[in-house]
Amino acid sequence: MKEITNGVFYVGVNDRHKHLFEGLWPLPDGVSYNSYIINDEKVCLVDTVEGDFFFQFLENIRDVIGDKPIDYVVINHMEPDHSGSLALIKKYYPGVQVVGNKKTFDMAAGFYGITDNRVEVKNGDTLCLGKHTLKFVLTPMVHWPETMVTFDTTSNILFSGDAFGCFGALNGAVVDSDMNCDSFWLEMIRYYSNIVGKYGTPVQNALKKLAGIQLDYICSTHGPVWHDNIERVIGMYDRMSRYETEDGLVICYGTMYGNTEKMAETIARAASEAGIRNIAVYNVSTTHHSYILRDIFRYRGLIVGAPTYNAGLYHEMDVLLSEIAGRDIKNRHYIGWFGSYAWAGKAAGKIADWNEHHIHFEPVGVPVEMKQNMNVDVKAQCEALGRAMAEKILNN
Ligand SMILES: Cc1cc2nc3c(=O)[nH]c(=O)nc-3n(C[C@H](O)[C@H](O)[C@H](O)COP(=O)(O)O)c2cc1C
Repeated sequence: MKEITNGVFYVGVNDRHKHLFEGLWPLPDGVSYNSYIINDEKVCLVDTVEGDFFFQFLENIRDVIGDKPIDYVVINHMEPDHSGSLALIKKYYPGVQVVGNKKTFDMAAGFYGITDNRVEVKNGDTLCLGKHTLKFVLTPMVHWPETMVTFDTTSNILFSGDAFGCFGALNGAVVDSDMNCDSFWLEMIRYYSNIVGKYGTPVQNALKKLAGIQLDYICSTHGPVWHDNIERVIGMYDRMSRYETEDGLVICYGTMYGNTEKMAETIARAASEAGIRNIAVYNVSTTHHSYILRDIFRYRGLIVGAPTYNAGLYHEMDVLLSEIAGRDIKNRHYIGWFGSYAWAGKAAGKIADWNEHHIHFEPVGVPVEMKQNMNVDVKAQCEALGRAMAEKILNN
């Protein structure tokens, strides 16, 4: 097993079987469930892995500690992809003490019936393992109420739970210094925007608690261990949790027969000619909304459009708009919209309602409504919308 540093080992597993994380988010490159063991006078496991992978996990643990018992298992986060092996760990290591906070134990009792051998910690409490001393920092709502992080004050390692994690299985190497990390950056944004994205303020609070602490390693529960890129990943989390954006535009549309799509293409061309370099155009029916949300977190401008469908909005666009609304995105974001219809247009008005009541982005340009097919007037209106958005993005 890979030693990260100073008696701290990686004992996590890769999942290249699951198609959808949480039943929602595609995993084209798999995902890792990271767990770590500190092999000190007292042996301490930090987080576990999803239950399906328990026997691989047990082998990884035995590779490091042989027949030694585990004294403690720290549970930073109760989501079952990390706590799912807890009950089995207790069975195989009956003397193990579970370390968590009050809210951890409420969930451990409910999910797994665990009520004994518990060490309850509060914010700032420490636990000495011999050479290593652990300090616990509570980070509620990053992204569940019981979440905490554990800091190894001896080796300057932050066991960060889901924070700083990303999709993508580990391809051999564990620590970023031993791999090409290029494939992980966009996946970190997709992970953050879809799973943690609603909780910008708690993430900011957590970052404040960690400010000033010397970190040599960040060991999260998904993706690489960060060593060379610590500044970069903290900077990414800081910017994402402030909902900071770059110059760029997401145009997404629904279409059945291609007419609404022509509007999207026209808007994109006009925005490009007006100087926007980052433009991502998506058909909501063929690109999973997790990728579209990722780019909405990155780019300042958003233009959405869809056909009228049974006197309402084309369903796939409704899904995307509800996902955007559910992320409570603050800070500068601009929105424009367009709709199509054959006899009585409703789509554009429905998008306007979503924005007014739930999304709250700043409207830009004049919404375009198209009856049946593109004509000279509609083309000019689409171009005007693309240009108006481009000007807004470039001047703000
Ligand atoms: C099942 C279905 C329901 C529709 N419902 C409406 C409607 O309620 N009102 C309307 O004006 N047009 C309705 N339309 C027509 C479409 O909104 C219109 O044809 C539009 O141009 C389709 O855009 P597209 O070519 O991008 O798919 C409906 C079309 C379909 C296939």
